[in-house]
Amino acid sequence: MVAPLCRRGRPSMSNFVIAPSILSANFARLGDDVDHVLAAGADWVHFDVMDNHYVPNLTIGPMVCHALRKHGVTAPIDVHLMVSPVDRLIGDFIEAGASMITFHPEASEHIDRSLQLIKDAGLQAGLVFNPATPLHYLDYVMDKIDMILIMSVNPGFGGQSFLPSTLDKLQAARARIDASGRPIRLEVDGGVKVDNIRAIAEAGADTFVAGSAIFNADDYQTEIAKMRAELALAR
Ligand SMILES: O=C(CO)[C@@H](O)[C@H](O)COP(=O)(O)O
Repeated sequence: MVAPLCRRGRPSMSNFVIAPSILSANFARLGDDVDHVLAAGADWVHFDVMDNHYVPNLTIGPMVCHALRKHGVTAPIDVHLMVSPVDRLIGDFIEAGASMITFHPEASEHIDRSLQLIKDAGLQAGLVFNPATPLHYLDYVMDKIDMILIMSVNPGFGGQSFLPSTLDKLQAARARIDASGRPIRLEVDGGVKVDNIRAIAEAGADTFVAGSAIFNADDYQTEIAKMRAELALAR
């Protein structure tokens, strides 16, 4: 069971979630690397699924998610589908042990149906917005959304720079969440680092995906602690 954001308005320290993207982990020893990052203080595992069709890269699928569960990972696994079509993979990830599934609305044949497939299985569901994708896809599905993921880079690769226009978009998404009155998480993904995480939180994000910043650090624990120290300063 994954805790939702418990109260309306600006997130508080206790609600901040750090979700390392395993796109930047060592795939040759993935289970151990995931254990290591969770022991270092990460909250969730962010699981990037790319199909070389919707995005120009190819990564991992349900078998790897299942293997992480078999390995003993009990933390929430946050599956980000960068695939088209979407629905065929939803059932496989439900079986594989995903905790929440997000997908790109423009990649889904029927957004409402994709969300419902996820919700019917008791998982948390969300939509992902590329830098140039408008938020209006949320208009008629806010009641089915547990998480909004704002991409702060164009999807496909780790190690890109954070796009500054994301801050305005996060504020707009935060306003929609507050207006809905629902406990919806606001996640951000791409170029998140110690030196920008505070500004990103102040724009309204409560859930932070960071790949290269954590997995390329000499010491995961120190890097995550530095991020939390910055988050503690967010107003
Ligand atoms: O989904 C993606 C990229 O498409 C991300 O999850 C990246 O993997 C984040 O990596 P960094 O920008 O933090 O290195």
